[in-house]
Amino acid sequence: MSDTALLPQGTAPIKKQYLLANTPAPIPDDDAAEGSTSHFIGKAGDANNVDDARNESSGPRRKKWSKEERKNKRGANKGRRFQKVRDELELCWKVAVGKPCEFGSECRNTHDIKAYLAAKPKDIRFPASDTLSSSPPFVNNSGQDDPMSGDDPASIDWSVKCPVYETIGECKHGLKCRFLGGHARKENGEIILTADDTKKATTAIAETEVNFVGPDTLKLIRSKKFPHPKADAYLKELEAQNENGKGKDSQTTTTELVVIAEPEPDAADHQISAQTTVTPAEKTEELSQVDTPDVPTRFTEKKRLDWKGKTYLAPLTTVGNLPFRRLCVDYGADITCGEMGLANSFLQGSKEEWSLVRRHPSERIFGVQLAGNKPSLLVPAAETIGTICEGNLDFVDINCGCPIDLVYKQGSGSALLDAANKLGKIIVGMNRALGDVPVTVKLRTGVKEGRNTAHKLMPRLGPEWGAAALTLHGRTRQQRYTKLADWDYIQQCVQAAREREAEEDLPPVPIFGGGDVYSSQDYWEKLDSSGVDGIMIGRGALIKPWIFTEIKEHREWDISSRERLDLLRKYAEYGLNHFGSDTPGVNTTRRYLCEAMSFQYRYVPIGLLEVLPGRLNDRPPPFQGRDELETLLASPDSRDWVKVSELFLGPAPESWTFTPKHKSNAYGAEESQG
Ligand SMILES: Cc1cc2nc3c(=O)[nH]c(=O)nc-3n(C[C@H](O)[C@H](O)[C@H](O)COP(=O)(O)O)c2cc1C
Repeated sequence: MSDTALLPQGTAPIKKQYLLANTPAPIPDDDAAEGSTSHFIGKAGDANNVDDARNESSGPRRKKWSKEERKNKRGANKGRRFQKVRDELELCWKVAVGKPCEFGSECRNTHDIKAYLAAKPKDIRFPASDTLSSSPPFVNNSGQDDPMSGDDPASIDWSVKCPVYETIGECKHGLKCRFLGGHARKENGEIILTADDTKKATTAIAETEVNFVGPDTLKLIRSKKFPHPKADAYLKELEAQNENGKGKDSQTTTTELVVIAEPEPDAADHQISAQTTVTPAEKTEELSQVDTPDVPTRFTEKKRLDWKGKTYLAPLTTVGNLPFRRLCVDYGADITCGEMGLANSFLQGSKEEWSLVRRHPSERIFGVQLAGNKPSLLVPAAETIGTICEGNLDFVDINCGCPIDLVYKQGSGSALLDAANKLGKIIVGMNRALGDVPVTVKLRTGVKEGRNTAHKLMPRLGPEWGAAALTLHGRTRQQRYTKLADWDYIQQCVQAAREREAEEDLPPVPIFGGGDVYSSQDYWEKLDSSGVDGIMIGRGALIKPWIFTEIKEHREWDISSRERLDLLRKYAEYGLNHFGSDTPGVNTTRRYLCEAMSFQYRYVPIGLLEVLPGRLNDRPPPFQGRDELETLLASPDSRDWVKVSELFLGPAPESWTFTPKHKSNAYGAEESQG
């Protein structure tokens, strides 16, 4: 009998030679990197509470937690605060890029370049892939010593390369860039910024993020002046129908009115608006809150989603940010979806919410996910997103799975599973508002444990309301991550949806399942046995972003520690390109890199396992890796994650703190997620 056979069930079967027998597991110290004044930012009930991370740029706001709020934060680390790290001396950004500043001497930031560069910390060396190694110090930077070191100003290292400049041929942070030596030269005592025009021209399309929402647009949205005529017309239609006395008992079945792929004349909307008197906003609100009867469905010409055989990276709040999605695309993810955004916050013009629609051009099939509790929020939010992101949006997903109390109690997320008629109106309205952009739905199996309901809801979503794709996470809201996803039930739901489509002679919509998939073998077995068109991958991708390669190549990849370090290097590079290469950008990148490592350290290298494939929920006993780097990358200590970040991003400033989103020692502490 092997040693591991004696270990309790659910223990990862690590080969004897790697086990640190009788050595207690290191106690994860998630507070190590946290400053003494950590407090949660954001108001209770505030939409942005869902992801405090997005408030990074806001000032600290202290608040007392009610008992209920404390419960809601269970499993997550309380007291997370991420303040923007700034330069000691702030240089005016216009001066930083060589432009005149209209405020002149009145500008609140310095224009004294010499003083700024004298106070600035030394440039950071971003390591090239071929300088990484699996033994300490893990990056070999020798031979790159700055020939002019000691030169004036001492902060510039002329031998560094700026990861942003190297990608796009220019760096918009100019003198503020922490890799300044990569795009500057000294001429007659002056620092001159350089640009690579050829690179700029060749990378313009492949590297420029899209769906950037500027301050003028946000202002329009905030002042309620951004038009959403289709949503307005639809909401009036709902209201008129309600006034016509159709109550809950006189529901209109919509099936006979379904016309798939028949273009809806725009005139119809105008007609409706002309005929109906203006509705007071309050009234619409009131109407849309009740689970009112169905309205006739008229589908616009929609793009059909051909997702069969494609890999799908799940939407992941905070950790599923744009640099992470890019990384997963590199490893083979075909479909990506932004982090859950709240319809309400979109309509309030929240900068943080609108940052969630950003897309990198490498994301081939990209969607935005919305959460909300009524048509009067979700439909105008969808139309606004559709208008702003026109041409750069492949689908909009409705979140019907988020379990957190703050969302659920407002009737959003998984609460919509129990409000079928309202959900129907939301889907129909969003479909109209979005024109040819398809609407998809992500759901859980039900709300209460032991009371699955998705098999009743799923057959209605496509045929009755026009959902273009469905993803089913095989757990109830109550179940969360404590038990395995129910793949037998996923199969039942697929069958129920397919039967309805067959009865009505409708083409099948893509159905994706999700839950616990962690290896290529598991992926293909579950795909075959459940009948889904594909599987959405969440934690599997967070712990091992290369899972998409494994799936596509039908193999389990014993990835080396050096390759994993290179993956983190790539993530840092993408982070700097997205968040910026100035001091705040570097430290935001560092923060998200640590956030990513708070999942990636959980990977147990498969070369260390006695039995393959590895399983997501298996807990490893303390082990050592095959080399020092492998051991380091398995460390649950957040101070080690910061150390790894320093290989790419230089020393973390003293003022910089980090507390992971989830308690790192709490496997299955993802309860507070969707
Ligand atoms: C950290 C984290 C963040 C998540 N954020 C979201 C989200 O924003 N929207 C959503 O629909 N689901 C979210 N989920 C749920 C996942 O999309 C997925 O459905 C779930 O993790 C089950 O898949 P898995 O077992 O492969 O992880 C999140 C899950 C985790 C662990």
